[in-house]
Amino acid sequence: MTELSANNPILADLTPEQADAVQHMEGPLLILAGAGSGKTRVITRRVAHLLQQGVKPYNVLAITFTNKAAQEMRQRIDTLLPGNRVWISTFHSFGARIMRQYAEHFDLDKNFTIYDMDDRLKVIKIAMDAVTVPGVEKFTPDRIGNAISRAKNQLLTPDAFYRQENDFLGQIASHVYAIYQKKLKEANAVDFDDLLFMPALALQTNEDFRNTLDARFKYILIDEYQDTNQAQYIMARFLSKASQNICVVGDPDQSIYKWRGSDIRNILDFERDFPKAKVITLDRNYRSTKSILHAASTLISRNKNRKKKGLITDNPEGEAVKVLTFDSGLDEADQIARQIKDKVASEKASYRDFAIFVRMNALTRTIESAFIKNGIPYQIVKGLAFFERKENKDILAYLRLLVNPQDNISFLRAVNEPARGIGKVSLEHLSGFAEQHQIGLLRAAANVEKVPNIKGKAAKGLKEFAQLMHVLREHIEDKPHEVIQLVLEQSGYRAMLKDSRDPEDEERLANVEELITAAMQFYNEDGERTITDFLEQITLASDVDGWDEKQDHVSVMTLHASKGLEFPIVYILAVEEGILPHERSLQKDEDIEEERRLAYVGMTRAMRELFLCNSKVREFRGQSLYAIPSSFLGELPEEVQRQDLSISSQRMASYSGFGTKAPFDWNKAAFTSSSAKVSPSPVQVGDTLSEELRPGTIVQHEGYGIGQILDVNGFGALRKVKIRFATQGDKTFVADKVKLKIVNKK
Ligand SMILES: Nc1ncnc2c1ncn2[C@@H]1O[C@H](COP(=O)(O)OP(=O)(O)OP(=O)(O)O)[C@@H](O)[C@H]1O
Ligand SMILES: [Mg+2]
Repeated sequence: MTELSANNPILADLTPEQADAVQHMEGPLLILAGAGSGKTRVITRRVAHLLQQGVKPYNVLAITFTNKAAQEMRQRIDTLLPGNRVWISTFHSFGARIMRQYAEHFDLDKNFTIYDMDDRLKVIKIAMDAVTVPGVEKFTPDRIGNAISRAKNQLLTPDAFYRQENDFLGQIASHVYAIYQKKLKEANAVDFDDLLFMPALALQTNEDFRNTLDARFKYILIDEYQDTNQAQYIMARFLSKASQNICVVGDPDQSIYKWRGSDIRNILDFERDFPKAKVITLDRNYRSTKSILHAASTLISRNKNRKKKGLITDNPEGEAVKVLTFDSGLDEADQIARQIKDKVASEKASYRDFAIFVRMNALTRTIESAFIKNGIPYQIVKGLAFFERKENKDILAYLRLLVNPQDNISFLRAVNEPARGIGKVSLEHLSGFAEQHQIGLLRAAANVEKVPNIKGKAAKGLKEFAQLMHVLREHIEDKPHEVIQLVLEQSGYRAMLKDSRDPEDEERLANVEELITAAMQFYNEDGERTITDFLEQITLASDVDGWDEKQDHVSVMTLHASKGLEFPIVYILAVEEGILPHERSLQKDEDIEEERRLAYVGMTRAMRELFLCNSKVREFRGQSLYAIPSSFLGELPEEVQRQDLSISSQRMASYSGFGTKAPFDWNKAAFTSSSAKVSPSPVQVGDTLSEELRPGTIVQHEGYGIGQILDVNGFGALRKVKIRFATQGDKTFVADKVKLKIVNKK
């Protein structure tokens, strides 16, 4: 450490490599480093250091993966250098902000609405109804929507998509895409993908626009760069085209969003894109014990398609990583809850030290019940469910329509809540009129007397609604919570809930009142925030943004949401074949590798203790199934302790479903309970040769799905193989005839 760093908090507690990265000023910089090596710390300090060196806050842009991470980084920088307002945001929030600021470049009104996944689906359906190409009915709106989303991520306009795509779905989707964009435009709305797609395309093709942003953003810093998609990549490249001051940090072993379009090549090709790039690697982990780090590193080393890198730690050896096996998911939840309770009772830990990770959200239910039963405070970190409630969505629709009177989707939601006697047919007439005159539905409603075929109650209702919105619009600059208060009052929404005799409406009323509180808190954090900011924050929130780390509770979340975080004690549930790795991934090596990275991300969140759990029977999706331990558990190092906490075979035999059959020999399964038998070859998927059929091998059958070989006997044409399938029980096949794919060799 230099003289300077001793006195400078920005350079304090950094290794020489980290300090080097922090102090690097001009030119491209790539920090390629493993989990917990201080990448995020380096980015944070680097921003502070740039400011300390006299770079104007206005010229710096730092990109994080979640809003939560942005907020945290902002706070850290504020502690180091109080009062600096640097632009720190996710790619999506960044896109939204520049699109509002430079709305003229995007042919949008700056009050545009950001449509969420629900709204998007509604517009897709409208577009599918309007399109005239034959065959559109063969696809679900979801599939068409995904195809359009992929096109946007690759920066393809409807025309370009049409020219490039030659499969049937692509052709159909390209037609829907064109109409979908037109509908969005009419509503002055964009979808999530547009927040990346539009700025990226503008940066790439519009020299003027690029020059404007060039002059503004002189230093770009991006965390979690391994999970950028094509549109984000183009944004990053073109934003730094002139200055070349781009600093990206990431860990290719933690790339877990391929399914959402992320491309690991973006980080691997950085040196090709920026030949003058300085590359710094950080090889010391500051987060985890040696045991945890070794277990995680051993697992990830099974990935073939990766750059090898060593990661060491000076932290103590710590407790051994444990693989815990339970009888059932219920037992798993119960025993974990009790372990947590005991540790807290003996003052070895607080609730906030614990995190539970799952591969999919559906797996949280059982642990939730166990926590409730045991009186353990917890939070399921999953989106902002509060804002997803019907009543809150209704009120938010009013707000959206106030901000953007062209927002037809919000109009349709708000217009009959509370009921104003406006039927479906009247709305169809209104839509026809709006279309014909190229105006929004709200404007059409204001002119309802000119619309043929709408009479009586419906006409009156529409007129009144239009007038209400007109009056409310005068308050649009008011504080967000005051506007909500007015909407509730004047729309009759509050009265509707108050007068109702339905007991659920009482709760709904409490929820909309709580919405006022949420808006007030939001405003109080920064007195300049508007209704638009409030709506945007809600729409762009990711799962982890709703997480309140200040509370003393156990955090429960998906492995995907755990990215970037750290906890003293981590439990990963249901580490079972078909769950982690996910059954969808088993066909392709590259998909299994992504699942292994996901497991790696989860494991490397743990600081002191790590538990990988599996159960013999898993109650999941309405069924009780035999569960097969994940092949990943067989890939862990010897020192990992395996504890079978199930009440062994006698009790197993009495389990319904097991009947009188001999209990499953778990010692023949993917690993034994006493020692870790690493499978001789890494996970492989391929066609079976009959001599590869051995007890313990995990296979996939076309009709029956995933299973594990129990027994092989006989010779030649009489050779038989008995397989226990996760969903279908035991089956016996003639070895020569059955078509199997090997998932994991024994
Ligand atoms: N030089 C250091 N001295 C002490 N602690 C450090 C040092 N560098 C980082 N840390 C601590 O190590 C932990 C991991 O750091 P950080 O989150 O920045 O790592 P990361 O590389 O971003 O991890 P991930 O890959 O999970 O995103 C944090 O608690 C951080 O404060
Ligand atoms: Mg990080």
